[in-house]
Order: sequence, then C-alpha cells, then structure tokens
Amino acid sequence: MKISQYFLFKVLLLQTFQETHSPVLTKSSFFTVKKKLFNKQEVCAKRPETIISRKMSEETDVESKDSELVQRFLDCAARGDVENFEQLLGAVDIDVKSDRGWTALMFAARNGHTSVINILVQKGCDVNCLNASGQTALEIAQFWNHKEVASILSQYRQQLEYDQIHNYYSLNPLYRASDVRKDAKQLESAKNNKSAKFIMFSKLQPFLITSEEKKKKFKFAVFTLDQLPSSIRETSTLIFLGLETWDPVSSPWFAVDLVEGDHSFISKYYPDGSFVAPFPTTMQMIQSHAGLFAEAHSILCWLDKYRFCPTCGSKQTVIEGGYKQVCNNSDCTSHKGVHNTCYPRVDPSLIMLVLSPSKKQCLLGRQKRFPPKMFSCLAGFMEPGESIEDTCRREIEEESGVKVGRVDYHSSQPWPFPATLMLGCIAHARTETITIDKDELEEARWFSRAEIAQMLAGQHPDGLFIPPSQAIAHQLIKSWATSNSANL
Ligand SMILES: NC(=O)C1=CN([C@@H]2O[C@H](COP(=O)(O)OP(=O)(O)OC[C@H]3O[C@@H](n4cnc5c(N)ncnc54)[C@H](OP(=O)(O)O)[C@@H]3O)[C@@H](O)[C@H]2O)C=CC1
Ligand SMILES: [Mg+2]
Ligand SMILES: [Mg+2]
Ligand SMILES: [Mg+2]
Ligand SMILES: [Zn+2]
Repeated sequence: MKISQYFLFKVLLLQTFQETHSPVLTKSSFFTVKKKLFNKQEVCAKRPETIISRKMSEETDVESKDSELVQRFLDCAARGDVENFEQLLGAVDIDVKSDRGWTALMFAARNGHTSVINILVQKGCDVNCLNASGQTALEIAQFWNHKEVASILSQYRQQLEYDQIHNYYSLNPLYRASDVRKDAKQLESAKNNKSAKFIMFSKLQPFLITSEEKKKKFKFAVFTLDQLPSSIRETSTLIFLGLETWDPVSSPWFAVDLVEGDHSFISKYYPDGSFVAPFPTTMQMIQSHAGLFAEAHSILCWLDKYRFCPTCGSKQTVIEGGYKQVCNNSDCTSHKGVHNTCYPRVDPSLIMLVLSPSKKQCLLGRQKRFPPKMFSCLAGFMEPGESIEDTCRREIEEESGVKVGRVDYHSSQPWPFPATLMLGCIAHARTETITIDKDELEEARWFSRAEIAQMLAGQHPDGLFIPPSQAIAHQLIKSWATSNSANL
C-alpha cells in the first residue's frame, strides 16, 4: 500500500489517537476494576484460551484480515503453539491486545507457557502492560501459580529497571561524531565514502517507505552514494547525522534537503515512497529511524528559520555539516565571545505527572486542541534562568492552581516539532484544590490508578483515554500506574 493512500485515511492526529484508544466495552458490560482485580471468578468468567471475537461488520477487508491475524496470534500464545506463534510474530504488533486488554504475554502467562514467554521477552515485548482489570502478565502468572513464568517475568522487569528508559524519538543508532563534522577534510571524505547513506527531505517533509519487517510502520528510504545524481551535492544542503560506529571510516549518514528539480531520481529507486507531513506520520516509524528523523528534522527546521544572522541580519554560511552557521559580515559581534545564535536551538520544556498528597491519584488535564476525551500530563516551556523544579512548580500552579513540593526527574524525550526537549518529571503535590487557567486548559482533574488502568486498556466507561505510547506523557502515566498495580 502506498503511503499516500494510507494517509488518506489516517493523517489526522485526532484519528490516530481515537483509533488507538477507542473503547471496546459498552457501559453495561463494564465492571469496576476494583471488583475484577484478583477475583478468580471474574478472571475465569471468560476463559483466556477463548479470544473474544470482534464485531467486524463496519471494518474494511484489510482490517478484518488484520483482526483475524491478531486473533490467531493471541490464540497461539494462549495454547502454547510455538511453531505457529513464531510464524505470526512479524505480522502483528507484539503488544497487540484482545478486547479485554490481554496481550499475548498475558495469555501465555495465564496458561504457563514458558517457551512463548521467553520468545516474547527476547523480542522486546512490553512486560508492563496492564489489562482492563489492571493486572500485569507477572501478576496473572503469580495468581495462577505458574512459578517458572513468574520468575522469568520478574527477572526481566528488574533488568528493565536497571536499563535506561528510551522514549520514542530518542533512539538514535548513530554516533554523532562531532569531531568529524568540525573537520572540513574529514567531512568531505565522509561525503565521498562509498558506504555513505543518505535520507531525503523536501520542504521539511521526510521521504518514507513502509517497513517490510514491521507491518504498518514506516522508515526512511535509504540511498547510497552511487544512486545520487552528482548535482545534488552541489545544490542541496547535506546534514551530517553521524557514523554507524566509533570507527572514523565507518558508514556516515547524511540527511539531504532537496531543492526543486532534484526529485526525479527518487521514484526510480522507491516508486512506493512519499514525502509526508512529519506529524503525526513519524509517530509510526521504526524506533531507530524515528531517532534519525528527530535529529535531521530539528536541524533542518533551524536552518529554515534562521536564514539571516540574528545579531546583524546579514546572510549566513552553513558549516559543520549543518550544525553551525557563521555570519558573512566580518564586523558582526557574533564572531566574538560565546554566541549561541550560531548553533541549532533546543527549547526545554517540562512535562509532569502530578501525584496527589496521598499518592493515590494523579492530575491530568485537557488542552482545547486535544482530541475529544483525551487527557494528558500538564506541560509547559522552561523560561530563562529557571530550574527544572521551578518550571514544574510554576507551570502546575499556573495551569491548575495545585501547589507542588518535591520534583523527581523521570526521563526525557526529543519532540522534534521543531526542537523541543521534553523533560519528564514526577511532581508531588502539597494541595489538592484545582483552579484551572481557562486560557491553557479546558479541564483538569484527579484520576485514581484504577481509572488510569481503564484508560490504558482502552476501556474507560466514558471513553476517556491518554496519548499513545510514543508520547512521554503516556510513559509517565504508565510508569506510575504499573509501579504498584496491586494497589489499584
Ligand atoms: N501537554 C501535553 O500532553 C504534551 C505537550 N507536549 C509539548 O510540550 C510543550 C510545552 O507544552 P505547552 O503546554 O504547550 O506549554 P506552555 O504551558 O508553556 O504554553 C504554551 C504557550 O506558551 C507560549 N510559549 C512560551 N515559550 C515558548 C516557547 N519557547 N516555544 C513555544 N511557545 C512558547 C506560547 O504562547 P503563544 O502561542 O501565545 O506564543 C505557547 O502557546 C509543547 O511543545 C507541546 O507540544 C508534548 C507532549 C504532550
Ligand atoms: Mg502553561
Ligand atoms: Mg501547558
Ligand atoms: Mg508556559
Ligand atoms: Zn551577523
């Protein structure tokens, strides 16, 4: 399927959010999470071996085929049918959920299929997923007394806690090699390196193809030196993204900002690819290429917006593989002392999950521009001369009236639209009363862990949901909800 066709249907963020989170249970079939949790009768009510079939009437052929695959995938996990399960692995999302929010890992954990569990864990499935009852696969294995499975899952969760958290857009596989880009000779030989790789942009839009390995995901079309017309290197801007390994002769990667008329060679090599609007399309890329996009897009946006010297207004020259611009006016004060205008800008902003004084609830809000029913963490830009902690306290008080004490750092995420760095924090509230700033927020309220579990599973009775897993807001909320899900 061509990307253009695909995005005819899916280009809006609103749709992306709604598709990922549309509630599948009606109010009447809904039981409160508290009632369900660890209640054997409830867990048994629908045997996990039987996957709930979905009403397919209004779905397209493609979707019904997909849904069949999902059903077979989950069914194989539930039955411990390793052979068929492995065949389906590449065809569906490894963390795909049944209507009750059960993943393959949960079904395998329910029935004690160690071999399926091992495969899923090695393939990097999400061990912290919650089902609609607020249970993780580990809790399901413990409940059904599958000790071996429980031991594998708890070891793996411990391992994950030691590992660094990688948010979407932050997994860049390249070594940035600033020494290479600062040395004109090395940079020139990198451009002529026979193993050099090139990814394409035009008017800030990346050229993407669908990924063969991961269905419904996109990746860059990667070009080699001999595929590029020689004119490109004279007329287009080449951004040096980095090297594949620390070795200075390893493959260098470049992003090419194509100028008009340079496009014809592209369709010769990748007839099914397209230049696409970066948001939200790049939220559906394979992770390593999303990292490349974040680097390239932020630099290209900076070069696009800063065409003239911010100090004196003269023309500038791009150097260091796109990472620096110098003013052409030799009398300009930007040549003296420390001048950050020469370098690409990054705007730090805070995004925080605010916990109530009792730690039993978290504060989420809705901006007017959000899709209906979506709630997210509060966020705000850092101001000059402000610490992370003070930005966090100020933005929360401005937007919700809630006063915050301690602030803990969680993780960060480059948000390349154009160059925001999201600093994710957990904030501990000292007060509970909410008074919203109507300019910034439409609504803000406290949510219990049980309600968050429903939202994560796409089964909130009022259809409320949180941003998709690619957003750091999702990771902050999920990390709190899963850190002690037994206390739902
Ligand atoms: N809230 C969420 O769930 C998520 C937020 N984000 C991102 O977090 C960032 C900050 O969140 P947000 O709530 O919008 O921030 P703020 O609460 O600080 O409010 C944003 C407003 O502040 C002004 N502003 C001040 N400084 C800047 C700056 N350096 N860059 C841009 N605008 C600035 C703008 O006003 P004006 O328009 O009047 O100029 C802007 O509309 C945004 O990039 C947002 O996309 C990312 C993921 C999730
Ligand atoms: Mg604000
Ligand atoms: Mg804000
Ligand atoms: Mg602000
Ligand atoms: Zn100048």
